[in-house]
Order: sequence, then structure tokens, then C-alpha cells
Amino acid sequence: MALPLVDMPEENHVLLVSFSSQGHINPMLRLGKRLLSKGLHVTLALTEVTRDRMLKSSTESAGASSVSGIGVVFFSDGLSLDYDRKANLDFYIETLGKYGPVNLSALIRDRYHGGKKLVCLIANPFVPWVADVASELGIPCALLWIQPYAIFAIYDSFYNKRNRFPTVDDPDVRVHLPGLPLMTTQDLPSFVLPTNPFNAFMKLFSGFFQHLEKFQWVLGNSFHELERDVVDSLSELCSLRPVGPLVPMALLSDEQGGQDVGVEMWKSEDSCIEWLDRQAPRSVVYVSFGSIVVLPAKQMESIAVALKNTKRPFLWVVKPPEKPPADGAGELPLGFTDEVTDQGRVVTWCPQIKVLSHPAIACFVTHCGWNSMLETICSGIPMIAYPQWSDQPTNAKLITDVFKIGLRLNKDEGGTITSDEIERCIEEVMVGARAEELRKTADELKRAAREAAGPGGSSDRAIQQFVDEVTGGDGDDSGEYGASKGNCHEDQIHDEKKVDVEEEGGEGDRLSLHMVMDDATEVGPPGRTPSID
Ligand SMILES: O=c1cc(-c2ccc(O)cc2)oc2cc(O[C@@H]3O[C@H](CO)[C@@H](O)[C@H](O)[C@H]3O)cc(O)c12
Ligand SMILES: O=c1ccn([C@@H]2O[C@H](COP(=O)(O)OP(=O)(O)O)[C@@H](O)[C@H]2O)c(=O)[nH]1
Repeated sequence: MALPLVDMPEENHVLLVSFSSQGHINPMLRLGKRLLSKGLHVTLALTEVTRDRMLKSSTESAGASSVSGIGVVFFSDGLSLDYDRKANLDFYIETLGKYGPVNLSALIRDRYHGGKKLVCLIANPFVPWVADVASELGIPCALLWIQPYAIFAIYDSFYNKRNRFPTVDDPDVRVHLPGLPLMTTQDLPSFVLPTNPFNAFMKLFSGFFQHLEKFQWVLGNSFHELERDVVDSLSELCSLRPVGPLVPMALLSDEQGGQDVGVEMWKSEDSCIEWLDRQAPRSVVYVSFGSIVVLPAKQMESIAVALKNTKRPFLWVVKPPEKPPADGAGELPLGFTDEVTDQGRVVTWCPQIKVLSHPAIACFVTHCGWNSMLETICSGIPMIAYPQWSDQPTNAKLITDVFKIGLRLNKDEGGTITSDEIERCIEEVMVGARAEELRKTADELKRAAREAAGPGGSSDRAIQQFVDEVTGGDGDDSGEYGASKGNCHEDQIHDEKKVDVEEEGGEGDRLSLHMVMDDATEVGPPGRTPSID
């Protein structure tokens, strides 16, 4: 029987706390939806600057206090609303770490009777101090890890000094971790390399990985079948719960009109879908570098030349940098769009979910952001990896050596990725025996992803297990991926109440933020000077 949400017992209430950027809020909201469908009461806490941006947005649901049954509440990050947070991300992260805990704690005491009404807090990686707030209030805390577990394993090893990593004096150290292929410098996340310029990030993560015991569970936007070896190797360390892929429902089934919950930062140029409708099946090369990366002029040039030379139809997302840099970074070669009007489309932002599920798409030249990768895996499309920074180099290694669903562009002796190399990879991914093989593996992985997220699949079971644990239900405590540490606070454990939540229909339910709300748009990959120190 379906019961209305209002009848749900207040006690089975979880509070999600997210950093205010698209790549962090969206997986959190999708996790929230899944928890809601398992009968929990869910609220999402965001910083006030997010509400401010929502209010400034002209769209209908702006300022909404709930989205798809998930309540939204706000706390201050300690900075005034008009403060330019992206001017110095290190300072922003530090300030958030100082004032966030005080303000979040006050919000919880105020709204949730000192926290007694919450069975769990769930944080994502840029707000790890949520675990301290939880412990102070006697509430269990979970982390939602939003990159592959492979990255989690590498950071754990790096910050706890379990392996040797490259240093200034020894930059070519290779790293071998259980469940992962041997990694060279080019395969490691940029944050563990001696060239990393982000200090606050280092400080945040070293504290966090040295005190993983603060989190009773590490939920992950991944699935067991995708990262089996590394998930199994980490299960001694903490209670992993792979609950992904946390992607829009439309990518998890062939039925149209699947509902999504998520924030949209930029207005997409939807006319590219009509253009795709006119292209032959599996003919179009899709190219995008996500929301943060801005490519140096030289790399823009080699992609442009390669696309022209392939003579294949293409869709290229070129997001204009917020403050155009003097060196021409992020800009197309002069006259390019006019030269290719009959061949391809360049847009500033596209509806990527619709693009990836369109039958005309043949392959994706990607920066290997984890959200994009999961979306592509769920669409069964082979990838050409062109990683830039953060987790992306390791994600590229996963594409080629672990998932085996794509190729990586190789640098020449001078360290450049030439247009010839891009053209060669596009051909290899599109025609011939290798292309066939990649498509077949990509298709198998797509099925595995859908199965994992579907009813009774590994991720569905992991969510149920987590719900049983936080509500004190009759779940099997030994766990599929590591024992529950059993440190859920007794006074927070309540009888499990199973409630069927009626799915709402409609096109989707989104917090609309058609504006640049990402505080990291000026964080560039190495190769382009980041605007922060
Ligand atoms: O808002 C952000 C702030 C920061 C940041 C903040 C302070 C620092 O000292 C260093 C980095 O990094 C970010 C990295 C991001 O990485 C992106 O996040 C995805 C999901 O985790 C990855 O898979 C992608 O590859 C990756 O580009 C996204 C952000 O919004 C931010
Ligand atoms: O033209 C575009 C390019 C990207 N995206 C979305 O933006 C997100 C990018 O996240 P990812 O983790 O791949 O990279 P990041 O932007 O964080 O580097 C993904 O959900 C994409 O679907 C989109 O909607 N339109």
C-alpha cells in the first residue's frame, strides 16, 4: 500500500549535507531519492549562497523548499553572499570548514531537537567536518564518495603513507595497489603529485583519510561489478556500500519519461538534439570537457583540426570561460564554426543525458569526469580519454585497463597530444575489430550498471542494507562488502518502518539553477594557470 510521505515516522530521518557544486549536489540528491523510496525521510542541507543563487534564478522552482519529496534547508558558510568564493578556493574551503560546523550544528539543534530526530548524517567529500558535528550530537555519519573507489584507495594509501608516491626528487615512482593495475605518474590523481597547487585540499583530505573511523559507512557512486577488486580490497578498511550509478533514471531504463532529480547550472542548447535526429545512427563524435576544465589554445586547435580531418559529424561542447583568459585558452580557432557548418555543431552547453542516449552518438571524447563517465557507461558508448586533472588521469586508466571500454590519447615526445593522435583514436574507436570489441564490452557494462541499480541488484541491496542499519532494521549486519562497525548509537536506533513511496510522474523534478553556481569554474587543470594559489 502506498502511504503519503507526511505519514512517515519523523524518527527515520536522514540529513544529507552537500558542498555547493553541481557534481556534488546531483549524486547526493539521487541518493536521497533512493533513500526516500526505501521509506526514509530525507532532507538536504546546502549553504545559503546556493539558496541565493536559486532565488536569483528566474525559473519556477527557484527557492523551492523541497524537491521531489526531499526537503531543502540552508546554513551559512561564514562568508557574505556577494563574496567571490572562486577568487581563492583554498580560503573558501578553510572558511567553510571553520563556520560550517558551527552553523550546521545550530541548524540541527534547532530543527531536529538537538539531533535526536536524525538517524544519520550523510556528507560528501568537501565537507568532511560533518562527521565531527555528527559525533558531537551523537548521530551516526556516512560519507557519500562521489568518485571511483579506486581514487579512494589511492588517497587512503597516499595520506596514510602505505605506498611510495612520486616526489620532486623521484617523480617517476610507480604505484601498485591491491585490485588496481600498476600506475605511473600519468595515471595518478593530480592532487597526490608534487606539482599539486591546492593546499587546502591536501589539508582537508589528509585529516579525512587519517580519521576514516569517523564515518560508519562509505557509500559510493560506483557499483560492485564495476570495481569489484578494489571494493573487495578496501572492505577491511571500512564499510563500503556501493550504491551507484547515481545518474538520472532516464539512463537506467529504456522507458521514456524517467524522472530525474538534480540541479542544472547552465542553460543547454537543446537544438543540438534536433540536429542529432538528422544524423545517421552511430555516426557522431561527441566532445566535452565538463564544467571546470578550460583547454589551452593549442589543445583547442588540435581537436578542431582532428575533427575537421575525420570528416565525421561531431558535437563539441565549448563552455565559455567566465573570465576569458588573455592567452586564448578555451577559445575555438578563428573561423572554425563557419568552416564546419555542414559537418558539426559547437554548443556552449548541451543536455548531456539526452545526447549520450541518442542513437546517433558513436563515441565520446571526454575529460573523464566521474559523472560523465558513469553517464557514458550507462549509455554503452565507448570513450576516448583526454584527462586533465584531479581524478581524471586515474579514471582514464580505468577506461583503458580495467573497464576496457575505450582508448586514451597518447602524448608525443614533446608532451603534446597532436591532432593526428586524436584523429587516429577516433578512427580506431569507430571502425574495425577493436571498435567492435570496445562496443561489445561497453554494452555489457551498460547492462551490468542497469542491473546493479535495478530492483534486487547489488546497489539496490547495498542501499537496503544501509537503510536497515541506520534504522536498526533486520538487515544482515555482516554486510556484503565489509562488516558494519557496529558503532551506530543505540539511542538512535528505531524499528524499521517500510513505506511504499508513490513515484511521481512528469518530466522530472529539478532545483533549477540556470546560472553559473559552480564555485570552481576558475580552477583549471595543470597547463592552465589556476586563479588561486
Ligand atoms: O568546487 C570545487 C572545488 C574544488 C577545490 C576546492 C579547493 C581546493 O583546494 C581544490 C579544489 O575542486 C573541485 C573539483 C571538482 O572536481 C570534479 O568533480 C567530479 C566529481 O567528484 C570529478 O569526477 C571530476 O573529474 C572533477 O573535475 C568539482 C568541483 O566542483 C570542485
Ligand atoms: O554540455 C554539458 C557538459 C556536461 N554536462 C553535465 O555536467 C556534469 C559534469 O560532471 P563531471 O563529473 O563529468 O565533470 P566536472 O564538470 O565536475 O569536471 C555531468 O553530469 C554532465 O552530464 C552537461 O549537462 N552538459
